[in-house]
Amino acid sequence: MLQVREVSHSYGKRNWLDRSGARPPVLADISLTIEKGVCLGLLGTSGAGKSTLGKIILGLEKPSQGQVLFQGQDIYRSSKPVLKGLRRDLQVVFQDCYSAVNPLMTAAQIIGEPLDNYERLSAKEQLRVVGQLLEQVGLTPEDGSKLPHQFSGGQLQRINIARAIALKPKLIVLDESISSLDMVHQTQILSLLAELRASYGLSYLFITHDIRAAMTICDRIAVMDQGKLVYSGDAGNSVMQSDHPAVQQLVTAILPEHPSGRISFG
Ligand SMILES: Nc1ncnc2c1ncn2[C@@H]1O[C@H](COP(=O)(O)OP(=O)(O)OP(=O)(O)O)[C@@H](O)[C@H]1O
Repeated sequence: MLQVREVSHSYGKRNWLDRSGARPPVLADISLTIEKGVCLGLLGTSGAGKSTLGKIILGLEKPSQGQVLFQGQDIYRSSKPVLKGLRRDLQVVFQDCYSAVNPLMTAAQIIGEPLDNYERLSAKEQLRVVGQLLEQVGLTPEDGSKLPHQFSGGQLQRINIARAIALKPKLIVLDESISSLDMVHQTQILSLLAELRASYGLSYLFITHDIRAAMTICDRIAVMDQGKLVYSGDAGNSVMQSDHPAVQQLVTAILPEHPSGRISFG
């Protein structure tokens, strides 16, 4: 479904006054694949290049080199109508649930935006579809009339998720989507994401620095370090046993100091 082929990237100069010369690459020769229905966890410490790769996959940042194929089409070389179709099937949920929404729009308007752009539903039909989406993410149709500031962070992230699934996409990029939530909301959103994936046959690219969250939801794990892919494999105990320092750093970050409290995944 998604193939990233030998992608390398350097950010350009900030502006014409910037004399810092060529910027160092932030991604170097990254190749990865996400199959239908699979959740791939993309991990790495801060600055590893995860979000840059996410933006490239979403069509928001053209890579300096390499290709991104989504449903067999090169997203940086497709015609506008093809691209519009691909965008429908490729959605995103960002970390900051508040900045991802217009504070003056109701929840129903936020969730209805992609439907306005892609489907011409009658007002009555749209109301029904939005009500269903709200229920699917654990809210009520009545919540549709509320504004973003009337929701908790966890509830607002559910609205962002409802917007992302409104068009029944094939792949959702979840860029640190649970990181700003407390543990209780993180757990709830992870189980919501798992349920939605099962009912829609979705694929996820789950970008995170939290290996524990990734092990909960992902089938496969890829770890980046300084712009390079340094580990790729099934989500299971083998990743915990990898001796690559970047993987070890992620594992150590979740281990309690006392060995008796240590957890195992499998
Ligand atoms: N728009 C930009 N212009 C210039 N450099 C950028 C830009 N965005 C990111 N970078 C740089 O690219 C590198 C990778 O950043 P990126 O945000 O992709 O990493 P990350 O792994 O997602 O980090 P984090 O977990 O902190 O979000 C960093 O050195 C960052 O400073």
